[in-house]
Amino acid sequence: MSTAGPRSAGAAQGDDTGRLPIAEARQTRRAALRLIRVDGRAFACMLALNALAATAGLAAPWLLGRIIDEVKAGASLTTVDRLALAILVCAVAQLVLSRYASYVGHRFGERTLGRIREQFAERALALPSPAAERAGTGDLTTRGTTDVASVGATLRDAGPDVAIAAVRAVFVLVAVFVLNPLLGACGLLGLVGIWFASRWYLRRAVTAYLDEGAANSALAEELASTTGGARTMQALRLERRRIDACQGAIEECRRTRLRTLSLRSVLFPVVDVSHVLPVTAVLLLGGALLLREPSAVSLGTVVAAALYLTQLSEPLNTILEQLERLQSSTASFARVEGLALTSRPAEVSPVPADDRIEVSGVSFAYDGGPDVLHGVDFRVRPGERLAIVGPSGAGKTTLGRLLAGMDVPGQGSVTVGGVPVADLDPARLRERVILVTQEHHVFLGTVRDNLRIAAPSATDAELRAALAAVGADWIGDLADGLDTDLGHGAHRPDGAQAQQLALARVVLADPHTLILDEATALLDPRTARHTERALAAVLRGRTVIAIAHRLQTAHDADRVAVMRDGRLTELGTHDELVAAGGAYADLWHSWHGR
Ligand SMILES: Nc1ncnc2c1ncn2[C@@H]1O[C@H](COP(=O)(O)OP(=O)(O)OP(=O)(O)O)[C@@H](O)[C@H]1O
Repeated sequence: MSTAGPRSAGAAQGDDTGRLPIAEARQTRRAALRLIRVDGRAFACMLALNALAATAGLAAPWLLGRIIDEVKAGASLTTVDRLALAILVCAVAQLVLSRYASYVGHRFGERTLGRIREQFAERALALPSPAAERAGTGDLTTRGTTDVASVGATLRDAGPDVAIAAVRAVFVLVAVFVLNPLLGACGLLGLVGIWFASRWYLRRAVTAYLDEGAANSALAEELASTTGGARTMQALRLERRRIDACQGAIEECRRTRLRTLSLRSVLFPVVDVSHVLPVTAVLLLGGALLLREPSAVSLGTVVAAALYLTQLSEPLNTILEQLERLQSSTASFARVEGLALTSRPAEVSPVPADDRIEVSGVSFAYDGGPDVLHGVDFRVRPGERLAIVGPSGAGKTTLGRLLAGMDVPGQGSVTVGGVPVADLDPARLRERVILVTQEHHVFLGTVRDNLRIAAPSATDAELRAALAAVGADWIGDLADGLDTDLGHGAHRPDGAQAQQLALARVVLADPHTLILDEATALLDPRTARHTERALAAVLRGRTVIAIAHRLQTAHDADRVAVMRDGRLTELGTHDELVAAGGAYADLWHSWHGR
């Protein structure tokens, strides 16, 4: 596919609206070349077949010119028949070769589209969570559906068609030059109009199509949040505001579409007129030459040159008609490739020296707001169990996100084995640190599918052991056991069961550090204690940082960190803190009713 077309510098960095970045022209071009190189043989085969088809297509006008000259010279009927038969053979050869070329091209397109889809899924999953949260689902969904589909259509149809047409156009032009350089130059001059119109269009089209894509994403985002939060809107009587926001997004979509339409409405009429010009120019020049200097050119040559240039209109039309699609899918491809700019390349990911976690002078603010963490300092020894307690809004969850590498501190550092956690690539990070929150997604599929996400090669016995470790005894009551369909299937897990599945995944992933953010909050107190005890047994020898409201969790921990207003105010064992008589001691005594 075409990768032409610039994009304003800085697009790759995303923008401050939080939208995902868009690849620049150079990056898009490199990505397209990489995809071609992966399936280079099929691509080369498609080009070679096209070249052969174009060569076969060149024979007819030349042979027709020969027939005219032979008839003028008084040749026999047999000679004319032979030349006519040659035209037929070449036409059939061209048909067969170009059919095969487009078959090879379409297969290349399908395979490449498959690769783009796989890459997109991998990149979307590896997206750093702050980027995914800021971008919202609308942008990501539009890129994964509309944009990938647009690239797919180009690869399947427009790409191979344009490749065939481009090869044919070049061969036809070369053929006119070989026939007669003067007529060739004249024909080429006739194409100047198309060249200028295309350049004018190309300069504007990528930006216009990128704007259209962004407007589509924004509309999808507005519609998704309007339908998702419909009840809340109704309850708060905010419908009018949502309707206005949607209308604004629709208006922006309309404006960007009108812009691309106006570009097309200039390009196409210019092109239609420009097609006639080279043929007319060659006929006029050829006619003048025949009248004034008959030795310079034969009638057959002029006819053949005019026929060649008539042939040119078909491939040029194909190229120009598809230009719009190429531009729009180039913009789509730049948006799809933009995802690559958000993920860190695995090869530069450093390896932690050990499992020690160190938080040094950490301050953090959400999106340019005020600091919600101020100079937090502590170390967690491997195998230690640390509980973080504090009132609502103290910064416990924020600290948990920094420890899990989901956000990067504004100042200071959070390291594991000397390496900033946010610098670890997602796979390595998962081996080291996992954050378990109250949000648990149950994936469509069986219990086994849901668990193997964490450990693809785990045996059934290992899966059952992990479920037992988190107290998920209900699995034993399911008729199909690990084969039970979850979601739309036979069993719909409730909140507590979804949480146990998530915890079983953690057991299987086997990270050295686990950050529990109210991980057992949805379970009833008896089940919660059971699960916590089971987890403690499974995670013995591992580091556990538990963000908890329940003081029992703090009591069971090796040390307790007390947070208040974004600061670490106390740190020590339960007994030390109770003895110190500070905020923790007050909490503990009030919990015990003393
Ligand atoms: N996504 C966000 N954007 C902006 N501010 C945020 C965001 N998340 C949290 N905050 C703010 O950061 C501060 C710390 O919040 P945080 O959720 O970390 O506290 P917490 O101790 O975990 O509270 P809770 O126990 O209620 O979950 C609060 O002032 C909160 O309003």
